[in-house]
Amino acid sequence: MTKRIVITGTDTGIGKTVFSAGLAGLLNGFYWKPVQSGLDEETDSEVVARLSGLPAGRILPEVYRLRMPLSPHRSAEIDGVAIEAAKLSLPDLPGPLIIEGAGGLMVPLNRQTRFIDVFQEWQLPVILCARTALGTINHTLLSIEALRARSIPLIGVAFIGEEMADSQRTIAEFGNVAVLGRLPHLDPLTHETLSRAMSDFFDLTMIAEGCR
Ligand SMILES: Nc1ncnc2c1ncn2[C@@H]1O[C@H](COP(=O)(O)OP(=O)(O)OP(=O)(O)O)[C@@H](O)[C@H]1O
Ligand SMILES: C[C@H](N)[C@H](N)CCCCCC(=O)O
Ligand SMILES: [Mg+2]
Repeated sequence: MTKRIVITGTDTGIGKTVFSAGLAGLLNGFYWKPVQSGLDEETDSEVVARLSGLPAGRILPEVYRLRMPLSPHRSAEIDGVAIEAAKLSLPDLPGPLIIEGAGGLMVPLNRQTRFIDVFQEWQLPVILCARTALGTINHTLLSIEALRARSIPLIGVAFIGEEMADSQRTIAEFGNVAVLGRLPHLDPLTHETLSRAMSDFFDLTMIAEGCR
């Protein structure tokens, strides 16, 4: 069966797409952003196509493409679309699939369903992306608690940003969670710098074991 990994985060704009591009590239896999809100800027799928080094066919089409860069439930309402969780059915593919949510776990798809409800239904292993900057201890521990309360398998935390040794340690200890690595701020951010940083700073074996 296809290995599928859900990439979620403690918030929007913390680097899930950049991490997903790096991981999908490293695994030579596929990428899927089922719900994209915001179409005026480069979409997450376009970013992954640019940064992952994967051929275009490895980026699956979104199920919902919503115009406004808002929470999907609101963006859908503005577009006059009803997001149906049942339409987000998992594709079967001949390689690992990286699935990115939008924002954090409690982000609504409609007035009844949030991303975390869909993840609970899927029961796929999750990687939680978390910033290293101040504020992360609270956001990350809350997200871990929410995942565990729903028995959603958590592979571990992927930190993004400059090293904050004590925050990272505190999350690992209080969260009783594996730390998969830390992606530093990359300048320039290119396919080359990203794939190098992913191999240097992440332990693929740990990720592979977590999604067995
Ligand atoms: N490691 C990094 N080095 C440099 N820039 C980064 C890095 N990670 C993220 N960024 C930048 O930070 C911004 C937000 O990152 P990204 O789009 O990956 O966030 P996201 O968590 O996927 O957000 P969303 O909830 O909208 O999907 C982007 O401009 C991205 O290029
Ligand atoms: C538009 C943005 N870039 C994301 N795709 C959606 C983020 C939703 C966040 C909702 C919230 O937590 O308030
Ligand atoms: Mg993203």
